[in-house]
Amino acid sequence: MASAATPSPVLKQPVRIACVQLASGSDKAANLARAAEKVREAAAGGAKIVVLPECFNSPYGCDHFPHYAETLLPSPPSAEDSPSFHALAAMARDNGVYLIGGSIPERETTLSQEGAQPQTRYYNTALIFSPSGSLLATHRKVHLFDIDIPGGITFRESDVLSPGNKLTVVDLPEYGLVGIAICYDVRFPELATIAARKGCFALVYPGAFNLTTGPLHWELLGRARALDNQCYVALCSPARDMTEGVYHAWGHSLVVDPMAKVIVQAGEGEEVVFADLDEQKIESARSGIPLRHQRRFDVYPDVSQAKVNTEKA
Ligand SMILES: NC(=O)CCC(=O)C(=O)O
Repeated sequence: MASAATPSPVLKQPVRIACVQLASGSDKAANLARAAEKVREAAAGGAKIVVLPECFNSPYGCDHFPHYAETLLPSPPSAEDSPSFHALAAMARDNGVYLIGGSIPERETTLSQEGAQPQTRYYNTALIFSPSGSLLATHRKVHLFDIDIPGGITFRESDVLSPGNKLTVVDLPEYGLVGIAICYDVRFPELATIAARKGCFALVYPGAFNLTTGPLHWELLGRARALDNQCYVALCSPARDMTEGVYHAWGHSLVVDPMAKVIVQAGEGEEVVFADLDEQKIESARSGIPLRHQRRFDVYPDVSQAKVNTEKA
């Protein structure tokens, strides 16, 4: 029985996770069909948690978001309003896996005041499904990707998208808690630290880094979040396609262990990568380097104790 000296496990039993580094293009129906094929392959390889990339159902770009956006509310949305919602639910159910369904552009239309013009907002939204195909959670990207690196890349998601305003921690009952965020969110350690201190065994980020920042920061950020929090981290990218569009994804989907060692890393093309996660790895990282008992909340505040918004989006 767990005592103060024996912390209760954050990962209840070993589990295999797969990141599907998907090649998607401009045909949404083809992207959904390809994702279904690859989720099947991941499940056949023994994965019980499967991750898809950011914006897996569309090309990634501000010009594309409104065109590919789907309405998710009211829940469950109709197949016409959100083919991706229904396709993801079926992928999870048909394969009996937890599906962290990358992200899709989401459209939300609201009437702010009686008689006012409807207002449409777009979000970059992850949908997480249970093995029975029910929606467990949604995460709207909190930190929008607005950067300007001369000679490198300029991108302004905020020209089109609105930010989400909550932290997302999902309970997978057989395994434990997982923190979900999207791509640029990985640069903000607070989000990760709060999720980890709420008891997550893994932090999962569907992402789509680019050819300027990818080589410098992608693996570094994955390893940094694992190192800070002594838990598993998974980053899942689209495959790189130099023939389509103007945004070329870095690829290199990876899973990092709680000692910040890369367990597996994809190349640039379409690929499914697998990693086996277990509690022992988390516990040995935490007992060997006992950060959890060494924090100095008399010197700095405990961000995980601050009022955190975990309400449904
Ligand atoms: N889709 C994104 O949020 C890209 C983030 C990125 O490339 C970065 O450097 O950060």
